[in-house]
Amino acid sequence: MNKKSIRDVEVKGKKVFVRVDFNVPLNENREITDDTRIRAALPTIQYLREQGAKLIVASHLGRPKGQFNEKYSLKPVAKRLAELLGIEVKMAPDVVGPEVEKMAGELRPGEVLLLENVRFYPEEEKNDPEFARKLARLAEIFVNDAFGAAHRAHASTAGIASYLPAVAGFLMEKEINFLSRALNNPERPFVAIIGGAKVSDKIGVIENLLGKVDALLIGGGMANTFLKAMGYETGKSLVEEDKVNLAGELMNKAKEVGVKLLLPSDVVVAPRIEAGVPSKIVAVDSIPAEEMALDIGEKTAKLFREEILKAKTVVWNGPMGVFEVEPFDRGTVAVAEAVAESGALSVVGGGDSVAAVEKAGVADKITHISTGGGASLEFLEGKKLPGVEVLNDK
Ligand SMILES: Nc1ncnc2c1ncn2[C@@H]1O[C@H](COP(=O)(O)OP(=O)(O)OP(=O)(O)O)[C@@H](O)[C@H]1O
Ligand SMILES: O=C(O)[C@H](O)COP(=O)(O)O
Ligand SMILES: [Mg+2]
Repeated sequence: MNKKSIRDVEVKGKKVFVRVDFNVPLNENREITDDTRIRAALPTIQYLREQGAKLIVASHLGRPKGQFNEKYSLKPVAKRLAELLGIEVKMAPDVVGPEVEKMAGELRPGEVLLLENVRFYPEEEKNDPEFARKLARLAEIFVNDAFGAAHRAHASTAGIASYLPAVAGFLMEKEINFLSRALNNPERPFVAIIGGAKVSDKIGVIENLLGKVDALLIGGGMANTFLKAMGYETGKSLVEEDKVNLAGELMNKAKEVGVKLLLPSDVVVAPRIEAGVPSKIVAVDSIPAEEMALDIGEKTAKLFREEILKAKTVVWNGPMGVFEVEPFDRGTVAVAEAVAESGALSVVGGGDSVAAVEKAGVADKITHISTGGGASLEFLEGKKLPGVEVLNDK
């Protein structure tokens, strides 16, 4: 990477603003169900502490839509970070403002202050320059270690770099180095698996992926929009209505360029997302009007498995179903097991996807667990990531 890293700057005694991606999955009791993203940032945090920096750590969590909301507070993350570091982590009550500036000013070398969720302010996602300046006022150096959010041009991932020396953290470096090596010249067959819930965010990625992969397997919430485009009834399933046409075009394009596009032939349906709720497997032409498709069915899982076992390179983002709630985890677990057994070079990325491979117990069989979901997909597409572009060149 031709960008400066934390090794290239003197941080001793300085206040350092470290943007991380601590957007971890939480359960309904706001307990962290997978702390991969927190652990992944520890090398940067520990290095900066050892070098005598004062750390102001910032992240988003979920999508609170620019409002304070306790449900999206980073407090549970502060607690886990403190446990992992074995030190006290001070929790700021806010993101910017006099009180936070005071807390930052009182930090001693090696101490860590975690700011509240940067997305409690609408200015964050708007990349508002005034807000970025307020963030910058807290520190003397900006370190971006939030690879998972590097595809976002927000105030704390990009804007702030206009006001401070800006360098990459170790995780950012490691992700970029690995993904460029693995995906520049992939061994074939190259199979991508896309699922999850961020349909409008990620459906556009598919177009570019069609130029890179040999086969594309689509499951999870993403699949429903395609099923709708094929003319099937999707009941109460998660469907992105204004992307249905695009889904149709993508299917045509896949045919034109000769990429195998596999969609579910059967799905698991249930009336609501609730553990133990009665569910059944139906063919995709028989989704009941009052129910939701919440997982790929057994036949689909088997078909996907066969395709995955042929692959030499696999990239996966987005679970095949609502894997957090049983029994809707089966399709995701089956795919995770197939990826693990394939022996292919495998990259699994995304907050929930990584939680899913951990849950399936196959994480140690994945070549690279990436902290980025959307970010790794955009990187794979060849797009420039704003959170990397803004960093100072070497
Ligand atoms: N059929 C479905 N209907 C509704 N939600 C689904 C369905 N399939 C999967 N999901 C949900 O998708 C969510 C994960 O999708 P998401 O796109 O956030 O993946 P990710 O791996 O976390 O990537 P990123 O890091 O980009 O967020 C999970 O919470 C899961 O319950
Ligand atoms: O989970 C992710 O992919 C990152 O944390 C980015 O979150 P976002 O899609 O809400 O910007
Ligand atoms: Mg997610």
